[in-house]
Amino acid sequence: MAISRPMLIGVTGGSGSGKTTVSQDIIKRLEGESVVMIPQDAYYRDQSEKSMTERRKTNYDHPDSLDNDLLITQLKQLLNREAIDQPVYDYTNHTRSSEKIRVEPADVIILEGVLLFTESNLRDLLDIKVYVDTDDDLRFIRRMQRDIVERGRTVDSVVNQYLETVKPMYHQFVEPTKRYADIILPEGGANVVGIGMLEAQIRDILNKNKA
Ligand SMILES: Nc1ncnc2c1ncn2[C@@H]1O[C@H](COP(=O)(O)OP(=O)(O)O)[C@@H](O)[C@H]1O
Ligand SMILES: O=c1ccn([C@@H]2O[C@H](COP(=O)(O)O)[C@@H](O)[C@H]2O)c(=O)[nH]1
Repeated sequence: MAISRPMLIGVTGGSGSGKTTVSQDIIKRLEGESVVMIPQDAYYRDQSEKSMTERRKTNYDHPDSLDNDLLITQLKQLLNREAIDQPVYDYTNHTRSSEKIRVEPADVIILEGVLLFTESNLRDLLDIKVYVDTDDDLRFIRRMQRDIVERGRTVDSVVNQYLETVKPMYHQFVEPTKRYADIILPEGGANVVGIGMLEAQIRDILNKNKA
């Protein structure tokens, strides 16, 4: 039985904090329930008109780099139980791919991304706001390993981007939004107790809405 209104959960925190890992763990724990995950990264602006040199200079940790208007429109469609054609982002080429993913509506929508709580229009849609809080050094190490393996980067490019934009933007735009969180989850995916409490809260809301 579907619940009356889908539940929207926002999982934010710095790059490499474990947002994706936590979100995937929640989805696994909620097996059998109707759940979908939306990455805010999918809504980075299209840059196909720019050269590769220009794209490499973009500040991807500033709120203006994201098309939050499209994200909010599509979230409202999912909340109204309408399917969406979610854009797909290509990290290697720093632009939107020509593909789209059809996302069907679900009872639980997990939205994860670095800049979820900066804009009140987006924040106000979220039923539960989670901030994954992981030390800067761990986040940097994890990002370095992941970006080289999965996002086509070199050690130098990861270090330069981190010092030029990722770190300063984190302290300017991401960390200050911790105060909006309902739940602060230290250590991300390793925090089994915290994730268990979040799972219990989601199940409680689901059960109340099904009754
Ligand atoms: N607790 C952890 N211990 C070790 N590695 C982790 C842990 N949590 C996440 N990772 C790894 O760190 C990288 C970044 O994690 P991810 O969940 O993608 O972070 P985010 O979505 O916040 O950028 C991934 O390669 C992931 O497998
Ligand atoms: O073209 C791009 C687009 C984004 N980024 C970086 O991605 C992270 C956000 O993703 P996480 O999965 O939360 O790490 C953000 O910090 C951007 O710097 C990029 O490098 N290139």
